[in-house]
Amino acid sequence: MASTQLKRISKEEVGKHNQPDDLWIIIDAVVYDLTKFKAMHPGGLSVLLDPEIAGQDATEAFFSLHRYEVLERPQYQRLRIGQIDGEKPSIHGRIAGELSKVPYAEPTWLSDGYHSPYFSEGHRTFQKAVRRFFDEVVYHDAQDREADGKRPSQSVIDKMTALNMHAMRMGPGKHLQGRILMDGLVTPETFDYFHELIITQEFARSSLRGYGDGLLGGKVIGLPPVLNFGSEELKAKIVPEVLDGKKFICLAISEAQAGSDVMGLQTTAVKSEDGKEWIINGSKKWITNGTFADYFTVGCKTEDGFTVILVERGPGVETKQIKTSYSTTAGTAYITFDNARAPIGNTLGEEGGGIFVILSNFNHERWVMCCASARSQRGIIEECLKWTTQRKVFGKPLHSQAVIRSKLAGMISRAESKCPKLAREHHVSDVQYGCGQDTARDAVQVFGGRGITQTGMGKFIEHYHRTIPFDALLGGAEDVLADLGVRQALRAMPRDVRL
Ligand code: HEM
Repeated sequence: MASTQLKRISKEEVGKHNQPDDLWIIIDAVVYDLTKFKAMHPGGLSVLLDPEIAGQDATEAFFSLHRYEVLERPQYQRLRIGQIDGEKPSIHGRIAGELSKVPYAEPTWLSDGYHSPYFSEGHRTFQKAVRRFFDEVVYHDAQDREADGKRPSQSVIDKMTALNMHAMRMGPGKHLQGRILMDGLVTPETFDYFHELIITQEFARSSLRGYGDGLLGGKVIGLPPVLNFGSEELKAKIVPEVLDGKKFICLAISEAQAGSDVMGLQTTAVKSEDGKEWIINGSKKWITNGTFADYFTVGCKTEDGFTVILVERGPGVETKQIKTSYSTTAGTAYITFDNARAPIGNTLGEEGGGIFVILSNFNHERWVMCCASARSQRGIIEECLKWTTQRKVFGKPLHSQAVIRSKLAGMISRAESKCPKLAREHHVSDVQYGCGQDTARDAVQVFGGRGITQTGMGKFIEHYHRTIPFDALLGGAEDVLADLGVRQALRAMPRDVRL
């Protein structure tokens, strides 16, 4: 906190202002005049008039009840009237662009004393720039939009476009050609999956679940079928406007009666009499970004089986908001197609070959989800380590309790055992999500009532706990995929082995 301009005041002087009509306190060497504020204090008046608080150094009491960000709010900065003579503020919250010094808060490759052969100096420079961008541009919009439920601000989308972030979020590939990435920090030819991992993980760290999906999560899963299976003509029209944040696309597969069993979809597409258009009828449910999408990558039942078709918003396409357990920022939609039309040229892949399009698309989606899931767990560990250090129980930090340390150990071991493997092998493991759910449950226990409260100290824990089940559903339910893994392993069992 910048404090050089503040008047110097002695502790003795502060001590004289300890009455309701003249109330000062000290937090981290800064003197606050709470005389007028006390009646508006969300925590009430009496706590401020306590003889150990009024006119005293209330630093420890303050940080066991408030996040640092409370002090950063402009309305509370105005309460500062001075600084203790001979002392300096030493406590800080999140510093934009900086790595956290809290153990396990950062991926191993970014932690002091570790070296990874997989990340180069170029990746480190890139990470620094991406973090600064997310801290400065995305973090506050994420908080505000989660609160008001509106779409991510177009100004954030435009700033991401300027760095070609939307294009980079699609991973390496031809779509990057001719684009200047992150102000030239990496070339389209050298951009690799570790760069993409960095973006996904910084995104997960700075953002919130609904907002993260709202900030063009639909494009991350809806555009690959166009990139990989669309005609050159279709790509030339769609890809630039989507990657430049001017038009929005979503993936419309799941239906009220079909989820992981994609072959059970009931939306139909039949050809018009002249054979030039698809006519689409049916509905889709839980479609991320659907409420504001201009394009829909739609899974349809066709004469030959299952076909994926790009549909543009127009007559016969209606979208409405679904209320989910995260914010409406994600634009999660129920979509109806009522004789909606799309040119035959909008077919993605072969007619009847839709399952191949969808299955190949899942790979990138699950890779992104794993990167994000692993990173979010570290964010929760950081919250828990900070909380258990600053929260005092029975006169000692919360982490002096062995049961609490045991929960921390579980969270840390889950994050540590999965992340390096993920980064090393691009290993797509649905176990990630199970780990996240265990960590969410432990974190709530550590935070107590605050872990289920949407504001204040535990707000990120509450949010994580409320939204983590999504990770086990998206991209195919984790139970279905885990079972697939076991069945594949069983198929590979040698016939001649015995115990
Ligand atoms: C500059 C001084 C202070 C400011 C600006 C301030 C502001 C706030 C705010 C904004 C909240 C709502 C917390 C949230 O939901 O995010 C709050 C809650 C609270 N504050 Fe303060 N506060 C100050 C000092 C103090 C002090 C010195 C105490 C003394 C112990 C205190 C005790 C509390 C309590 C008990 C709550 C309720 C916490 C809860 O619901 O968990 N506050 N305060």
